[in-house]
Amino acid sequence: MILRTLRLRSFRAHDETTLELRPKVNLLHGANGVGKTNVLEAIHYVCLTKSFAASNDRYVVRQNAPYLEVEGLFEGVRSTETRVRMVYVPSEGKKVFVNGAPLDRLTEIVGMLPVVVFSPEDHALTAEGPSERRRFLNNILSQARPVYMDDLMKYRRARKQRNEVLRQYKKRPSPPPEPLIEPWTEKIISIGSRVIHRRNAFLHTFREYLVDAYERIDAVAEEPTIEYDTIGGFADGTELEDIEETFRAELERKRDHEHQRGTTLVGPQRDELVFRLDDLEVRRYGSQGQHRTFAMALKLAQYLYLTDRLDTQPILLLDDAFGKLDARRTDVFLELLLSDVIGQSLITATRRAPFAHTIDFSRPMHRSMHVTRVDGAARVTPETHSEEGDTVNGGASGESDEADRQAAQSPATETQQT
Ligand SMILES: Nc1ncnc2c1ncn2[C@@H]1O[C@H](COP(=O)(O)OP(=O)(O)OP(=O)(O)O)[C@@H](O)[C@H]1O
Repeated sequence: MILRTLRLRSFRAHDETTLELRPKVNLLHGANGVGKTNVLEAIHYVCLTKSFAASNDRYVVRQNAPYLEVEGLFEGVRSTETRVRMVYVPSEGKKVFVNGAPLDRLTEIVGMLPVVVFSPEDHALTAEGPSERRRFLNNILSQARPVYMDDLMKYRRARKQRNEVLRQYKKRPSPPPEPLIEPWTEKIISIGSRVIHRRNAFLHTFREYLVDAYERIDAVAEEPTIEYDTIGGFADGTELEDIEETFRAELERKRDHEHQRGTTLVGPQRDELVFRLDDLEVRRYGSQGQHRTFAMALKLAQYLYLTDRLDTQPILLLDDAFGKLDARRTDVFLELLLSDVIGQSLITATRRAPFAHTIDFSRPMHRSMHVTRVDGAARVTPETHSEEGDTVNGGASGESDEADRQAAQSPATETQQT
C-alpha cells in the first residue's frame, strides 16, 4: 500500500500542507520542533483514527482553529485509488469519509490502511509497565482482525459496568447480589476468554516472526521469546472452553477480594508479556543495547506479520528512530528500508546527511523534504536533485545544508531530539 498524497489542515504546527510522497523512502528533515513528527502523526490519524502521541484529540487541532482535517490518497488498498478524509471538530467528534462516503463506525477503517510506527518511545515496550505491552498487542491484533477490536471494546464496556456494581457494594457487608452482578460476570467471561484465546493463538505465530526479525537486526542473536502471562498460564492451542472454565474459577476464587477492592481483578486487562533473550528477562536484566534491539525486533516483527496477514505492506513511520542507533544497526536498518522487505517509509530526522550517504534521493522512488517554519506555520519543501545527486532547489537546499552544518557543530542537537 502506498500513500501518494497527504493533505493536512490546521493540524498542530501545520496550517495547510500538501505532500506528494514516493513509494519507498521519504525523508522529512529539519530543526527540532518545526513539525516533522506532526506529519507522521497525521498519517497515523487517517489510518487508525488516532494519534500515536497525544491522548487528547483537542491538543492536535491547531491553536485557535475550529477543526482539523487530514486527507490521504492511497494506492493498492482496493483495486482503485482510495481517498480517505478525516475531520475532527472538538464539539462534534471525528468523522471518516472513504471516497466521499461517511463511515458509520470509525473503527471500520482500522486494518484497511495498516501502519507501523518506530519511535523513541518504543523503549517503554521492554522497559516499562505491562500496559505498554498490552497496547502493542492490541495494536497488532486490531489491525490484523477487526473482530478482535470489537471484542476488546465490548469487554471494556462490560467490565466498566461490572466495576460500577462492585464499587457500589464495596463498603457494604456482603458482596453484590447475584442478579445484579451475574449478567456482567457472564459477559466478561465469554468476551474476555475470546480476547485471551486470540492473544494466545496470535503469540504462538508471532514468536516465529520475532525470531526472524531479531536475526535480521542482530546476527549474533540470542533466541528471543515471549511468554504470555495470563490467568491460568495457558499452553499453545488451549481451547476457548478451557479458558472460560479457568476464568470462571478464578473469579470465584477472588470473589471476596473483589468485594473488598470494589473492582474486577481477573481478566485480560491484567495480562502481561514477558520478553526473554535465551533465559534472561529483558525488562530486568537487559543491557541498553539489548532493550533497543528487542524493541526494534518487536516492531519489525509487527511489520512482517501484518504484511503476511493483510497481504499488503504497511506504511512504516520512523520518528527520529535513528537518533540512538549505533552505526551498524543504522546500516542494517537503512538496507532493510531499501530492500523488498519494507514498502513505503517516512523518516523524520534533524539532519539529511546521514541518509544521503546511503539513499539516492535523486531516484524517483525516494524523496527528501525539508521542514521549516514560515510565519509560525510548518512548511514542507520537497528537494529536487541534480544528476550528481546534489540538492538544487532554491532556499530549501541552502537552509537544509545550514541545518546539517549547525547540527554537526552542536552535539546537543543529537542528544536533545531523543
Ligand atoms: N495544537 C497545536 N497548534 C499549534 N502548534 C502546535 C500544536 N501542537 C503542537 N504544536 C507545535 O508543533 C511543534 C512540534 O512539532 P513536531 O513534534 O512535529 O516537531 P519535530 O519537527 O518532529 O521536532 P523534533 O525534531 O524536536 O522531534 C511544536 O513547535 C509545537 O509548538
